[in-house]
Amino acid sequence: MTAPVIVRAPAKVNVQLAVGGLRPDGFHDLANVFLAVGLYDEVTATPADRLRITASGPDADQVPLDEGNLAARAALALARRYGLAADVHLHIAKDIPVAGGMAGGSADAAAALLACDTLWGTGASRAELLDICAELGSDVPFSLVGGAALGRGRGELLEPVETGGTFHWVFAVADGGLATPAVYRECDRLREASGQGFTAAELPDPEPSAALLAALRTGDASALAGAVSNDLQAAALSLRPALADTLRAGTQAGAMAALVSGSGPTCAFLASDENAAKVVADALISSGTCRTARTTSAPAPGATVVG
Ligand SMILES: C[C@](O)(CO)[C@H](O)COP(=O)(O)OP(=O)(O)OC[C@H]1O[C@@H](n2ccc(N)nc2=O)[C@H](O)[C@@H]1O
Ligand SMILES: Nc1ncnc2c1ncn2[C@@H]1O[C@H](COP(=O)(O)OP(=O)(O)OP(=O)(O)O)[C@@H](O)[C@H]1O
Repeated sequence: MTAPVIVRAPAKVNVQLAVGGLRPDGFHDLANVFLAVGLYDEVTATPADRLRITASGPDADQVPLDEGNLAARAALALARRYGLAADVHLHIAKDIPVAGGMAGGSADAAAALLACDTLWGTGASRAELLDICAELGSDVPFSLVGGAALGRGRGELLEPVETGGTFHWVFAVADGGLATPAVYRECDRLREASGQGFTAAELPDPEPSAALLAALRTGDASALAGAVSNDLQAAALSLRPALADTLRAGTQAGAMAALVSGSGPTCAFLASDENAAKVVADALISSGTCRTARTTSAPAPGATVVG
C-alpha cells in the first residue's frame, strides 16, 4: 500500500497591501508584501477510489467538501495536466481561520498540490507547480513558497523578500468571515465615492514601500510597525465596523502595530517579543472583541512535506 503524504502550509499576513485600480479582468494590481506566519493547515493525501475531501478542526463545518474546495481543485488541476485520475482522499486538518483573510484555502491548495505531486510521483518542476498555483488563486503561489515575498500583478507574480529576524504576531479571530470579492468591491465603492476614481486607468500603479522592505530585511520590529499598511482596511472596517474595537483593544494592550489581515476580518498585531504577544492576546480575549486570539511568529516556511 502507498503511504499517505502529509504536507503543512502556513497562513499569511499582508504587511503591505497596496491596491491599484480595478482592471478590466475584474482583478486589482497589487504591491502585496506577504509574510508567512506560524499557523498551519495540514493536508494528508491517501490513494482512494475517487476524489474525496474531509476536514477536521474547530472550523471544519465551514469548509466545503465538494469540488469547490481549493484542495480538490488543486488535485484536479495537477491530475489534468499529467493525464491522471484524481483518485485521492485529501484530509484537511484545519487550524487557519476560514474566510479570515489569512489565505487558509490557498494554504490547503498549495499543500494538496505538493502532496499529490509527491503521492503520484509526477515530479512537476517548481515553475510548473507555481503556474498551477496561480491558476487556482492569487494567494496560492505564496502559500507554496512561504517566508516573505512581494506579489505583483494580482499578487501571483512573486519576488523574494529578505527577512533578518523573527517577528512576533497576535491574530484576533473574528466570528464569521468576510468574502474577499465583497471587500475589494467595497474598496472600489469607497474610492469612487471619495472622487478619486477606482479603475486602473484612473489610479497610479501600486508600489512597495522601501521603508517596509528595509524593516523586514533588518528584522527591526519598530520600523516594521511604522511601515505596515493595508489599502483594504477601510473597506473591511466599512463592512464590519466592530473591527475598530478589536484594533483599539490590541493597541491599548501594547501592540506596536494593529491592522486588518488582508481582506479581514482577522486583525493582526505586531508585538515586541513573545511575552508582549501573550499580554496582547490575553487582553484581546478578555476584551470580548474577538472569538479568540492566537500568538505566533514569522517568517514561516512555505508548503512542506512533513510525513
Ligand atoms: C486579499 C488577498 O488575500 C491579499 O493577499 C488577496 O488579494 C486575495 O487573494 P485570493 O483570495 O487568492 O483571491 P482570488 O481567488 O484570486 O480572487 C478572488 C476575488 O478577489 C478579487 N481580487 C483578488 C485579487 C486581486 N488582486 N484583485 C481582486 O480584485 C476579485 O474579485 C477576485 O474574483
Ligand atoms: N480548503 C478550504 N478551506 C477553507 N475555505 C475554502 C477552502 N476551499 C474553498 N473554500 C471557500 O473559500 C472561502 C474563503 O476561504 P479562505 O479561508 O481561503 O478565505 P481567506 O483566508 O479570507 O482567503 P484570502 O486571505 O486568500 O483572501 C470560504 O468561505 C470557502 O467557501
